[in-house]
Parts: sequence; structure tokens; C-alpha cells
Amino acid sequence: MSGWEGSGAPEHLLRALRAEPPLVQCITNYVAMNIAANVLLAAGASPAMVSDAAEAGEFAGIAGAVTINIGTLSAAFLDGMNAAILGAQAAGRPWVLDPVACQATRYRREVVQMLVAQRPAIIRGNASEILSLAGEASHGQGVDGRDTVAAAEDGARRLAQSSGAVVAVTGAVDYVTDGQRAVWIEGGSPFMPMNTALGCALTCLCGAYAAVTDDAFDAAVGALAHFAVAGARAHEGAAGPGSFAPRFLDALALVTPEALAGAVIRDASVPA
Ligand SMILES: Nc1ncnc2c1ncn2[C@@H]1O[C@H](COP(=O)(O)OP(=O)(O)O)[C@@H](O)[C@H]1O
Ligand SMILES: Cc1ncsc1CCOP(=O)(O)O
Ligand SMILES: [Mg+2]
Repeated sequence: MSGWEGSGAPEHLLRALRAEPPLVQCITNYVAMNIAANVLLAAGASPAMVSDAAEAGEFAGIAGAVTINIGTLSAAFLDGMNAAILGAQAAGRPWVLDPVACQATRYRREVVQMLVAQRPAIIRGNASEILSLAGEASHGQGVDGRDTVAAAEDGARRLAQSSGAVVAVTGAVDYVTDGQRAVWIEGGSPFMPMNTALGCALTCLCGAYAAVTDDAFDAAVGALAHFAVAGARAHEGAAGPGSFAPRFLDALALVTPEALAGAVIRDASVPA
């Protein structure tokens, strides 16, 4: 049972999203562009992969949210990211960070610190990326997580407190915290990490949910719950990662707000 109630509960956010599909500006990597756009469309949002600095700032002014992903980082991408962040901040819209492989090279470590300092509403990464961002030892290998989400729990809470962002750590079981509130979210499928760019697509979906609520914690929980429920459904009858992929897109589209109310969300908030 979800137990997650109130106007910020995932089912209410999904209803709002489907009633008025938010425009989400995604600055994501070359691997993820098509996958993430299809994920947003299936879920009920409206993606736009607009990243050049010549227009990224202006576009952010009309988007409901911006998402920034460093997966295939370059100087040109970075210029577009900075322009989009400024545009989102000027328009009072949230932006979401995906620190892909931020532990891997000095360039990524430096860029990601600069981005975190620009106050993302949500940081969504795998446990290895979040451990690195929190200044702890990470066993990450390239873009893939190699640490358990439980190992990143304390680091995630500290990162949320120091950055002001909601931190969403994904893996076999997901963890979301704003530094005080925290939940574990169960579901999904072991075929998900065998499909490239699903984490990147989830970050874009966090942007879609952030566009329909002012509470970034609720937004992250809503997006992760949507993935958890759709992933578990798609797993049924899937023979492997290949047949899982189209079932997952179908499931994202077919998940109802009522089904999201059944997401397995366990409270893990620190007592005040
Ligand atoms: N072993 C697993 N079992 C169930 N769901 C998983 C598993 N590993 C990852 N997921 C899900 O896959 C999605 C992407 O997460 P993850 O693989 O951690 O991101 P990334 O692709 O950035 O490394 C999330 O919804 C997460 O819950
Ligand atoms: C394979 C790869 N290489 C650079 S970005 C990327 C996609 C990573 O996607 P995800 O973090 O969602 O697994
Ligand atoms: Mg990733």
C-alpha cells in the first residue's frame, strides 16, 4: 500500500500531468534522446530536446521544467546547460540534474559540482553517482551503478541538506530524501538496468512531475513511483531486456492514477 496521501500523492500528480501535459525541456545525452522522449510521451508529458546555447535559455522560459544530463558532456552541451538553467531560474521554473558517471573523470567531477551549486530542484542518480557527489567512495564503473542504494542513504541525506535539492537514488529499491523527509520505493524490474538510458529517461520524467507541483519531493516520489509500477507490470511476461522495453512503454502509458495509488512507498523520514 502506498500510504502516501494528500494532494502531493503520486496519483494526484499523474492526474494533473495527464490533464495538462507539461512541456519539459530535456538537455540529455545522445544515447538517451529518443528513449527519454518516448518515455515522456508515453507517460503523458511533452518532451523537447533543446540544448544549443543560442536558444536553450529562451526555450526554458516557456518550459514547465528543465532537465540537465551530463551523459555525453562537451563544451557545447555545457554552454547550453548554463543558458537553460539561467532561463529556468529567470522564469521561476524548476530544473533537475542527472549526474551521469560523475565519479569517472576530473572534468565530470568539476562540472557536476558547478551544476549542483546552481541549485537544482532534484538530483536523480544511481547509488554510485550519489555516493561520489556526497564525497564518499564510489565503486561506479562508467555510467552503471555498482553500489547499493542503502550504502548511499546517509550520503543522499547529507547531499540534500548541503545542496537544497531533493535527492533521488535509484537501484533495486529507490530512496528519495529532501534531508528531512525520506521514502523507499519498491517495484521495477531487473531488466531496467539492462536497458540503456532508462535512468536518464526517469530524470526527464522527474522534470515532468516537477512541472505540476511546487513540492520537488512529491515530484521525485511521483516519477519514481510511476517507473516502479510500470516496470513491475512490464516485467510480467517479458522474456528479457528486449521484450521488456516495448512492454515498459505500454505500461507507462496504461498506468492509471488509481494504479499509482498502489505503489509501494515506505516512509523513512528522520524524526524531527
Ligand atoms: N535491480 C533492479 N530492480 C528493479 N528496478 C531497478 C533495478 N535496477 C534499477 N531499477 C530501476 O531502473 C530505473 C533506472 O535506475 P538506475 O538503473 O539506477 O539508473 P541509471 O540508469 O542512471 O544507472 C529506476 O526506476 C530503478 O528503480
Ligand atoms: C551508455 C551511455 N554513455 C554515455 S551516456 C549513456 C547512457 C546512460 O544512461 P543511464 O544512466 O540511464 O543508464
Ligand atoms: Mg544514469
